[in-house]
Formats: sequence, structure tokens, C-alpha cells
Amino acid sequence: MSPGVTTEEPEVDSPDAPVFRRGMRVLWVAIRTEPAVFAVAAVGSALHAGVTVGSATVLGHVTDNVILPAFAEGRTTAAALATAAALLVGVGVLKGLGLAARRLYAGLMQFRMQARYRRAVARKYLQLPLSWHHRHPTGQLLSNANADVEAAWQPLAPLPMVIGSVFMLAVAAVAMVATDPVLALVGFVVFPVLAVANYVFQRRVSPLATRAQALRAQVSEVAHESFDGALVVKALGREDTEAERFTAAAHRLRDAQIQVGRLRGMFDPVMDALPNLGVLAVLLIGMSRIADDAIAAGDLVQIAYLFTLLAMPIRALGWLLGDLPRSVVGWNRIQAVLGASGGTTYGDAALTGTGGVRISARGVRFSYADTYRAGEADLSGGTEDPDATGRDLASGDGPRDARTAVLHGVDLDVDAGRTVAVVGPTGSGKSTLATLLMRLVDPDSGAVAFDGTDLRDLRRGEIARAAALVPQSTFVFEDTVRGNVTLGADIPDEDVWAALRLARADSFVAAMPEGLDTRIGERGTTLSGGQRQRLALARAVVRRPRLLILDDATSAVDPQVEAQILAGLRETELDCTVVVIAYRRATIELADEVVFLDDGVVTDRGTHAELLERSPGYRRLVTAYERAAEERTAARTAAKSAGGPVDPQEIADTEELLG
Ligand SMILES: Nc1ncnc2c1ncn2[C@@H]1O[C@H](COP(=O)(O)OP(=O)(O)OP(=O)(O)O)[C@@H](O)[C@H]1O
Repeated sequence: MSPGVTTEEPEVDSPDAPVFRRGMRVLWVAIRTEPAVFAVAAVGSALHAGVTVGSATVLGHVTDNVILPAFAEGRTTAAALATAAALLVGVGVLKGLGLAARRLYAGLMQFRMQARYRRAVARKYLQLPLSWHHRHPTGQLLSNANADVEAAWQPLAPLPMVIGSVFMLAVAAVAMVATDPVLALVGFVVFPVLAVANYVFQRRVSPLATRAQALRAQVSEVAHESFDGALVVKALGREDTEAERFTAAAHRLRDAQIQVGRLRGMFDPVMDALPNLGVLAVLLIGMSRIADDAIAAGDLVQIAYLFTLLAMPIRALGWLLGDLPRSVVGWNRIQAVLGASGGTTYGDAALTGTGGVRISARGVRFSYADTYRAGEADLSGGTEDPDATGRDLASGDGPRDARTAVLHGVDLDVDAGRTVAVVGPTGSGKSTLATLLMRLVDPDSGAVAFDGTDLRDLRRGEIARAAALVPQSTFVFEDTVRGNVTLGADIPDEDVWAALRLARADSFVAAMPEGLDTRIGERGTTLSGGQRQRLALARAVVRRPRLLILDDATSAVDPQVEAQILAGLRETELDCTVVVIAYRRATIELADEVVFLDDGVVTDRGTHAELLERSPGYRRLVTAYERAAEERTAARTAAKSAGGPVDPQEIADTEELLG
């Protein structure tokens, strides 16, 4: 956990506690984390408030000693004028200093807390296991890291002002009572009315704010999906449908925000008007008290001014109270992420061997929790508890009983340094097996071990050091070629080139304008599918893994190049075990052994020739692969004779695009 980041959810999170109390606890977390910054802001605010109240006395003094004598006698003394000017300038300077300290340090506190929790949320995302990510759409995660963090710390902006305001209220109240208790009492009638208005507002706005926050996450989810799938959306002409889907989500958010805005719109004028009504009452009654000689005109000016001053603290209090419900929702959603364990625990064992890893999997069963999506039911609003929606959406703690069983007891042994091809029909669980071998997910039962050590007993990071997975879909960062291969590790250029050579990526990288320093566009859009795959392969082999898992990692690469890559992996001094999920006969034939996975169980294993002979399911599958390959070759030949693309890479890329 990052320094200064707390996950003391239960304390803050009790859904029965009033929003106000829960909001105050969230703010207390910030005060405890940034005590010095908060203190400067609060002192600045108190100074500003104190001097503002003090300026009432100055005004009273100026009225009685400069203005009234000037009216009565038509002149004033230079000394009285100089004193008045000095007092007014002094008040102005002190107010300015207090205001600057309050604003600067309130902002500092707010943005520091935002940054701290953004970092913590992002770090947590990277630590949480894949199974957790399966249940949480990316858009929602973006919303947690952005909108929720901002919402949680929004009240920090008016907080010091409110503290100064409370101070100001107290000083003003004493000053008013000291000046004229009767008039002060008239004005104080306003406060109970304000408290009731606030209570009503809080109760009504809380569920609406909760719903708006959840809808904000939904908008970001839809937006992310549409932009992420831009190729599919455009290729299939779904721009209008996607735009409509986004519009619908945006409109739902708009309506929810308008509801919140409408309530605030009704609440704010009431909060503004009440102190003014108080001033009116004070002026009316004050005039008759002047007529009765009970008070001087200066006293009335002073009290009326003090009352107008109260409008500001009350407004600030209103802003703070208005922000609290959203803050509590945002905080709970962040806490749901920070408090998630994802169920992954680590031991302290290390892998000490060298050379290829020996894999043994025993009775491995695995099922996916059916992805819980935030349904309309959660967003329908009307919930009394700001927590309900925020939490469910953020944590994915929805119905968990529904699970889809994928692996039904897989046994697999791979000796160190061997190359094994995993072959099986689509959906038979090959990629799932690959993620289990990397411990991206844990089995429901059974165990996977490297060199005899259960993966769950290994210390954090040990598997990533020993093994590398090249997944089906490659991800390329918006970085240089070197950055994409090393991923920030300190690896010499010779090793990068050696890895690129092994992945047959050296020639196209050498042809790039700046070689290893060439920047690759977002998600590798400047590269072909096959080039992206080869870069991803180089990224894996440059780490000299003891286990390399290729999950259909060369599907967009020309078959001959793919065969060269696999042969290269076996021939080089890269002494590792290779598990390759394969579809092409040429690839399968290169493996020492083939494992046939059918419907989540290993139904047979042996050499390709043996399986071809004795396993009808395997024979059917490989024959189907071959037929598909032949059809593709025929299509290629036709394209060639029609003057179409002749570059095998280009063809492979076209195939990839066509699926
Ligand atoms: N994140 C997920 N959540 C729920 N079900 C999933 C998830 N990923 C995969 N599945 C399901 O698990 C089953 C096995 O998927 P897997 O990707 O392991 O199969 P595969 O053999 O690699 O398939 P292919 O050859 O098509 O890549 C499929 O029925 C799939 O729908």
C-alpha cells in the first residue's frame, strides 16, 4: 500500500451512518494524511475570517469617527482620516494574506490527495489478479481512478474555508451579542431554519448523487469500449449505433446530474436568502432601536455588516455539504478497489534451478465467475444508501454463484527443456491453461508446480522472472521499439537485437528510420499484425525465460517464418521449456510432444504421428486445420495472380484483419 493511503473502509463505510458523519470521516483521513498543509490552509482561513469580522469594527469606527462627523460638521480631521486609511489598508493586507494561504494550501491538499489515491488505485490494479480484472470492465476502472478519486476529495477545496467560517461565525456571534444582544437574537433565529433546510437537502440529494456517480462510470465504460473497438465499429459500419449507445448513456448521466443540479438550484438560493432575511429583520428592528436611543447608528451598521458576512460561511458550508454525498460514494468505490484482495496470496519459495522449467499440473480444475456487469437495476436510483450502487459497481461483488467450468481435471507433465504443443478445438481451454501456468489465475482445485514447487508457494514476482507468456492478442505500448522489447529493463542493445533476430523481427526493425529508437504509434497501429506479434515474442525471449508459453502467438506470421522462429528457439542457447498452443501442422510437428486438450481434459498425448494414428478427434482437428490452410494458400495464389498483395506478411496481416 502506498504511504499515506488508507483502506480503513469499515470505519468509514458503515452504511447505516449518516452521510454527514461518513463524509466527515473521509475528510479526517485527508487531514491526518496532510496535517501540515491542512494547518496552513486552516490558519490562513481563520486569519481571513478573523480579519473580515474585525473589519466590521473598523467600519463602525470609520462610520462614527469619520463619516458621521463629516456629514454633521462638513469636515474631518487629518488624523482621523489617516487612522481610518491605515486601518483599512491593514485589514486589506491581512485578508489578502489569509485568503492566499487558504486557497493555495487547500488546492495543494486536494491535488496531493488525488494524486496519492490515483497512484494507489493504479498500483492496485496492476497487483490484482487477472480473475479480478475479468469481472471489472476497463471503463469502470478508469472511472475509479479518475471520477471517483476526484469526487472523494472534492470537499477538500471548501474545507479550510468552512473551518475559517465556523471561526468567523463564532467571532461574529460574540461581536453581535456584545454590540446588541436584542438584535443578535433576532438574527440568530435564522440558524435553526438553515439547519433544517440542510438536513432535507442531504437526504434528498444523496441517492441522486450516488446514481450520478455510477452513471459516470457507465459513460466512461461505453466510451472506452467504442474507442477501443474502433476498428470493428468502423469496419462493420456501426458508428451510428455506437454513437447512439454512448448518447443514451450520456443522456442518462445528464438527467441524473440535472436532478442533482435542480435540487442544488433550489437549496442554494434558500441558503443565500436566509441570511439576507436576517439582515432585513435586523435593519427593521434596529431602526426602531436607534429611534429609541437604545443603540447608535454605528452599532446597527456593524451588526448588519456582520450579518451579511454570515452569508459567505453559510454558502461555504452549503458547498461542503453538497459535495459530501458524492465524496462518500467516490471514497467507497475507491476503497472497494484498494481493499480487494483478489484472493491471491504468495509464499516465499524461490526457483533456484537453471535451464528449462519442469512443469507438473495435477487435477487442475478451473471455472470462470460469470462476469458481473452493472445492470440497469443498480442504476435505477432511488436507493437510500449511497453505498449500494457505488460498491457493487466498483467491487463487482455481485452474484458470484454462476460459474462456467472450463478445465475439468487437467494432468500435464512437461520435462525441462522440452517443447510441447497444446492442441485442441476452440473453447477447449488452451488459453485458460496458459494463464494457469503463469499463475495469472489460480485453479479451483488441483495444483500447478514448477520444478516441484507449487506456484502458490512461490514469492511474488518469481513466476514472471522465470516464465514468459506471449498471449493471443499482442499489446504494443506507445514507445520506441527498444522500450517495447525491454519494457524499461536495463538490457543492452546487443541482447535486444539478438531477441529481435530470434523473433525474426530484426530485418523490419533495421529498415525502420530510427531502428530501435523508432517510436511505435498507440497500440502499435503503425505495425502489421505479424510485426506486432514478432515484437511481442522478442519482448518475451529477451528476458531469457526458463519457460516460454506461446498462445497462438505467431498466428499472423507467415507459416515459413513461424517454423523458422520455432526452430530458432530450439536451436539457440535459449535453454528453456516451450509450451506452444498451435494450430498449424508445421508448428505442431516441430514439438517434441503433443497434448490433445478436448473440453477441458487432456484426452491424449504423444508425438504428432502417434496421435494422428490413434486419436480420431485429433485427426479430425488437424485435418480441418490443414484444409483451412490449403484454402488460405489458394486464396493467396488467386490474390497473387490477380495482382493482389504478394508479400506473405501482407497476406498474413490481411488474413488477420479478416479473422
Ligand atoms: N474471462 C472469461 N470469462 C468467462 N469465460 C471465459 C473467459 N475466458 C474464456 N472463457 C470461456 O472459457 C472457455 C475456454 O476458453 P479458452 O480461451 O481457454 O479456450 P481456447 O481453447 O484457448 O479457445 P481458442 O482456441 O478459441 O483460443 C470458453 O468457453 C470461453 O468462453
